[in-house]
Amino acid sequence: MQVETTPIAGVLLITPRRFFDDRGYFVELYQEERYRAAGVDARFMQDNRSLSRPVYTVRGLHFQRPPFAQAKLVQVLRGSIVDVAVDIRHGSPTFGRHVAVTLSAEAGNQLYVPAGFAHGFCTLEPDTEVHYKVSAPYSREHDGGIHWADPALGIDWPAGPDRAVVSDKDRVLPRLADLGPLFHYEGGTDA
Ligand SMILES: Cc1cn([C@H]2C[C@H](O)[C@@H](COP(=O)(O)OP(=O)(O)O[C@H]3O[C@@H](C)C(=O)[C@@H](O)[C@H]3O)O2)c(=O)[nH]c1=O
Repeated sequence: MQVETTPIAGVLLITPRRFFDDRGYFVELYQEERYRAAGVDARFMQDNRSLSRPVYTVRGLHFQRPPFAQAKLVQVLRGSIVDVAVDIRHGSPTFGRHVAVTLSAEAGNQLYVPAGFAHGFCTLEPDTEVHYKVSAPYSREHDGGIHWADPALGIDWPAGPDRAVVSDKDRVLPRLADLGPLFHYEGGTDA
């Protein structure tokens, strides 16, 4: 598999190896030992899948507060997205900065987002399906988020506010500056 670092330490772009033959291909989407060696140091305990019917659906930017903080391994099963991870670890040298990458079913690439990041995506095609592994179970009480269009983040989303399709919950999320210090940087990634 191919593992690329990004401008934010700990956030990784991974392309697992596909074995092609006359039938199509086979690919391992996760393999604990190999992924751990590559820097995916989370223990995953839940798998999620979402379908977004309209193009330019924006989901995010989401996180869960400790002790239910989640690292995520994100990939696309159908269609394509711009996937975004924002560093919200106070004291981090990259606090407030983000990584944005295009993930697609065709490329089969994955983004590893450690705990301490807000995560979201914008779909680039109708009927896009996203799959992600998470390192802590869902907890509604620990669910939090940042408004996707918070200008302080400077994210170049493919869709502006006129075209983005956003949930009622996400439409009223606060800005990063209005959040308290939820995560503290400890010199590495804290999955
Ligand atoms: C995330 C999640 C939601 N749900 C339920 C709660 C709600 O009734 C329904 C839809 O939830 P949401 O609107 O929060 O779904 P969604 O907006 O797709 O939330 C997801 O967005 C992406 C960007 C992430 O990074 C994920 O961690 C998650 O926050 O599904 C679960 O039961 N388990 C889960 O793990």
